[in-house]
Amino acid sequence: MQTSEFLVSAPGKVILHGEHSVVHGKVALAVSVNLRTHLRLQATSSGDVRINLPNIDTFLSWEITALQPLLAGCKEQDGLKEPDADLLKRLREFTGISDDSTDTRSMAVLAFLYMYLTVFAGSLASITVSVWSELPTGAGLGSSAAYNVCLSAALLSARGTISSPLTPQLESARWRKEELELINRWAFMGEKIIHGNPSGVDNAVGTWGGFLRYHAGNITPLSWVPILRILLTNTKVPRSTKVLVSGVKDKINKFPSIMNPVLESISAVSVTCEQTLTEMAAHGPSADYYNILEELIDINQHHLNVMGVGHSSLDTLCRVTLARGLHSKLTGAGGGGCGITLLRPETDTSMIQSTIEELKACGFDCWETSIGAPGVQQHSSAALSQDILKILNSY
Ligand SMILES: Nc1ncnc2c1ncn2[C@@H]1O[C@H](COP(=O)(O)OP(=O)(O)OP(=O)(O)O)[C@@H](O)[C@H]1O
Ligand SMILES: C[C@@](O)(CCO)CC(=O)[O-]
Ligand SMILES: [Mg+2]
Repeated sequence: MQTSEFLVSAPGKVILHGEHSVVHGKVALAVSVNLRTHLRLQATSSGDVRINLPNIDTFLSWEITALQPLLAGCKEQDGLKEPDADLLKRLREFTGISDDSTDTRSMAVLAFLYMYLTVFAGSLASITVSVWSELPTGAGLGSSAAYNVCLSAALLSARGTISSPLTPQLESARWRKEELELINRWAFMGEKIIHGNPSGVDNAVGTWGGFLRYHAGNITPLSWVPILRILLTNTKVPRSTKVLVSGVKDKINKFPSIMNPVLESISAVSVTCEQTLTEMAAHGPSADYYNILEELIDINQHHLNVMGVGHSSLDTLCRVTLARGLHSKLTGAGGGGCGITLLRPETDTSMIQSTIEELKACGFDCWETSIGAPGVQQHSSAALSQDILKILNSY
């Protein structure tokens, strides 16, 4: 390893429209948010691999000599299509993590060990990885994808598979397009381990940043969209994306003739939203356009309830905001977690403040977010705040 320390970060995301239906090949619109996951990788000489995950109170280490035998008989990664089932099985046995586990710590450890072993397969290196995130864990803002994108970028750079784009003159830097594609593909592997059946939209936003249209693996950046103001509410109701995604699949299998038209309709909502945003960018963001965006939010929220991924806490969010003329929907996998509320340009500050207060009184966290943050980056320590450095350096 040429460099002894790597600092990287990746953003979380909100899905405007298309969660769940995107898993079944439909269109989704998603945008990065200004909350990031930060990772520090250090080369060490301890002969151990160590992971520190303070958000989930997990601090573990393994001797390299104990990990090495897990790689016996491993094939070359088959074009990074599917995780190696044999290696995963051995890893589950080694860590004592069962097949049906959705436990936060188990999933984070499994994704880390899998990515570490496959990236460093030829020569396992002694490293310490510390991750700390500003994103709520498991709340619909793409915390798993930001985690996987950071792991992928740092491990691939440390291994020398991709470059280390930071030069002494820069505080932050991004990789070349082909390298970002590789980061995204490895992060998708991590998502497969955590989610079971991810669409790839979340890791695409974590890698590329900005506003994206995602359709069956095709990523189209939308650079011309108008600036939208969004209120984010975390209901703090815990949920697992893996469980919710598999519940939707069961429903589609049980009632295909009922559920497939719902998926089609959600796709049409995404397409209509994209058209509306294009027209807003060209003609100015008039009230008529906002009325359309609000109706699309309401339609999609009803569809998501039909798919079984609503929650009474999200109903409360919709009711409280609608009483003030504001429209909300869940974002991400639903079942609790976060919702978004569209703010109109004329929505006045005191009304936003009173909405936030009322949502907080319901036990929720609520704040106005800024969207369109950059994708994965490598940083010098000068680029990071003292608070973040203190956390990452304390292990
Ligand atoms: N900061 C973190 N440290 C360690 N593990 C994390 C961290 N953030 C996320 N994870 C892993 O990701 C899992 C959460 O992923 P999950 O997909 O269920 O939620 P999400 O990504 O926040 O929401 P969504 O997928 O709906 O956007 C956690 O259980 C944990 O394994
Ligand atoms: C629910 C889902 O559509 C979005 C989770 O943020 C799952 C996925 O796309 O992988
Ligand atoms: Mg996730």
